Amino acid sequence: MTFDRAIKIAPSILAADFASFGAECAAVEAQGADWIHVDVMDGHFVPNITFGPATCAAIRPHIKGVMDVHLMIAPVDPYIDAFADAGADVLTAHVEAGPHIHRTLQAIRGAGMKAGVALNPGTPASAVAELMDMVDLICVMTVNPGFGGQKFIDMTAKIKTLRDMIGDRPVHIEIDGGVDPKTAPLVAKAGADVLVAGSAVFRGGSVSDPAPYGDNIRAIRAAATGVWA
Ligand SMILES: O=C(CO)[C@H](O)[C@H](O)COP(=O)(O)O
Repeated sequence: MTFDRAIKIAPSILAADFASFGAECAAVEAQGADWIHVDVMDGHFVPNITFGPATCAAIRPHIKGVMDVHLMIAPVDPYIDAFADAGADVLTAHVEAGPHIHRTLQAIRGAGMKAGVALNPGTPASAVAELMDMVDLICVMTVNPGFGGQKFIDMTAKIKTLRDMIGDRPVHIEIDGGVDPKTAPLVAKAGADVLVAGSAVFRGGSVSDPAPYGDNIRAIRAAATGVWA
């Protein structure tokens, strides 16, 4: 994985057909997705349960590019090797998920993956100030995590603060929740480069009729491109 600041669209398979994950991943990639975003939820850290490393391993052969795994689980550390074995390229843990995020990020990189840290809407940018040299990605939640299809919460001030804190380090800022062609330019202008979108990508299409996925991806990318000075 090489670093660049171009806008990347990462469809969240939380909004895909759960009976067809492999085909859905291949379909959105063929329609222009840059990364595939995989939301792992445990019913404890967040009030919803999705899937785990076995599902990641099952979909991995269907993904040509980056598999971006977002852990909404606590604890994290016992499962890091399982997600590495499943083929995750990026593994993101929440700063709120435990007392030892520093150790968790070390372990993620130690297992050969890019390390991400996520912040809930109520968590300030300062919570990750000591982690700038330990992360490859900072995920700013623009909804309270747990469910797709929620209303976007404006976190543009936090995104700008994080981009200043990052400076010239090769660190992505990823936005997760309520991203669509209206909200994408707001977060891109503030400094985000990876846009996770579930509902706004998968709406209107299917594995047998994937063209709307491409239309949706192009609309988000067009709205977000060129607005970050
Ligand atoms: O992490 C998530 C929820 O916790 C989802 O990735 C996020 O909500 C994306 O879904 P949508 O684009 O439908 O808001």
